[in-house]
Amino acid sequence: MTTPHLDLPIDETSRARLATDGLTLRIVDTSSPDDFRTWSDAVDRGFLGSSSPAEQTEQRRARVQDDRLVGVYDTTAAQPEQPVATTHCWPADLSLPGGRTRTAWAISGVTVSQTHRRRGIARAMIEAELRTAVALGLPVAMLTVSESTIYPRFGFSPAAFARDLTISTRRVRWTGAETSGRVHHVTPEQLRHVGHAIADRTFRATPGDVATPDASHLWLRRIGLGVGDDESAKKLRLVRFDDQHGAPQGFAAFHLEEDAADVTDHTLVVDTMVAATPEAYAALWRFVLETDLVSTVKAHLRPVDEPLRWMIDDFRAVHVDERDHLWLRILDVPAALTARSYSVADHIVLRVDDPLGHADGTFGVTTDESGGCTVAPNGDVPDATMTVNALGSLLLGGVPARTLVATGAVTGDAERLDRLFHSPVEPFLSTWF
Ligand SMILES: CC(=O)SCCNC(=O)CCNC(=O)[C@H](O)C(C)(C)COP(=O)(O)OP(=O)(O)OC[C@H]1O[C@@H](n2cnc3c(N)ncnc32)[C@H](O)[C@@H]1OP(=O)(O)O
Repeated sequence: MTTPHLDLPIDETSRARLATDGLTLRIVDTSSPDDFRTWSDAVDRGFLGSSSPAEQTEQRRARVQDDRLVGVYDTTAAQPEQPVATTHCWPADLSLPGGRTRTAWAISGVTVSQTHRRRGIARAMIEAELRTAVALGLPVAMLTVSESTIYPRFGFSPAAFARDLTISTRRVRWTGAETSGRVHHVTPEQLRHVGHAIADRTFRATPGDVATPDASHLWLRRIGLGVGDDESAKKLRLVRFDDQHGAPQGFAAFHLEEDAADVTDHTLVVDTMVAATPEAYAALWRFVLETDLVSTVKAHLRPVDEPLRWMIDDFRAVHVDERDHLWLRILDVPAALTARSYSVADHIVLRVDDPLGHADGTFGVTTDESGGCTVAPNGDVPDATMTVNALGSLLLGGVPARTLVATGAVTGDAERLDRLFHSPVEPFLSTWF
């Protein structure tokens, strides 16, 4: 495996900027247990968690060996070995419309200690990560956010959304398709590779998803094998759906919460459900909805185009809570736009405004009948003008151009832009990172 992202030196602009405040920006040495532990403790503290036991921290260290961890250090602090700010980044494949993928820069673990907030440290780190992604030739940076107010100023914008569902199961009767396969209870180890292969199929079929290798923390925690997840893993139940030929086509991970006053009022919480076929989808949903002693099913992180409500007899038995989920930041317009495929042939001149400069310019975008696209700098009068944020929201086809025109982030022919950026599959990111 080549690791240019590990070999690339720390961003010099932000290093120099933070040095003027007596702070040191540097890459964390993940081969050093101590360097990793202090960084990991700072992340836990930044997200208001508690420090992990040493053994768990060591297990976690093994899982981030290929990631780029950065810390900001203050030698004048009472604990100078502990970073006052952190980031955690890695290159990850992002799925795009047309079944294509492109490596993007995943940014996570952004924390600044309460003692050092609101003096520009996060700005220095995030701008450093954007320049790092550019230096690595990655056209897009991506993240999921703790607060939706932080990242627009850096050019990020929501590109895929997610829903939490709450379903009153006593109100619903299954009206969806009958299925002919079987649901099996399985162990995490039984799902480790088989489940990953199913998730990989849905990853390729769904724009906006991020690849999680089968040894990665992001994958393992979905099936109860995350470091430090022992208590929640004990409660986790895993089921796999096999079709009538015995081929695994889907799986779900869920847990049950008891109502002490009434044993018939359990809540079943679906932590993960992945279905590679419509039959697996129907079978897994029916399985959880018809669980005895359960009156409520909650499901986290579900796609916005979930067909479930059309498979039960009471549309209003499903309460939907929707929020932004995947945020994108375009860094290289030609590389980002040519990474996906298109449904219509067109030639359009786009003006992109990027205060940080990475994506700024005017581009001729030509799409053809086969879904291909070429993009080149162009001096013509633009047909459409947009912020770099708006282009990030359009890339996966998950945000209508007419919405962005209404906000003023885009000017131009909304219908034409919608035809161009439309994705036949609604974008969806199946994990947090
Ligand atoms: C991808 C992820 O990891 S998401 C997780 C983000 N981290 C967290 O939520 C953990 C708790 N919060 C923190 O650690 C810090 O408060 C951070 C990282 C959000 C901000 O760190 P700071 O160093 O204080 O931010 P910094 O001083 O660089 O501020 C940069 C800009 O963001 C703004 N900003 C900072 N925090 C917030 C916030 N919570 N909400 C809205 N705006 C914010 C600042 O006003 C500033 O704006 P400006 O430069 O346009 O005037």
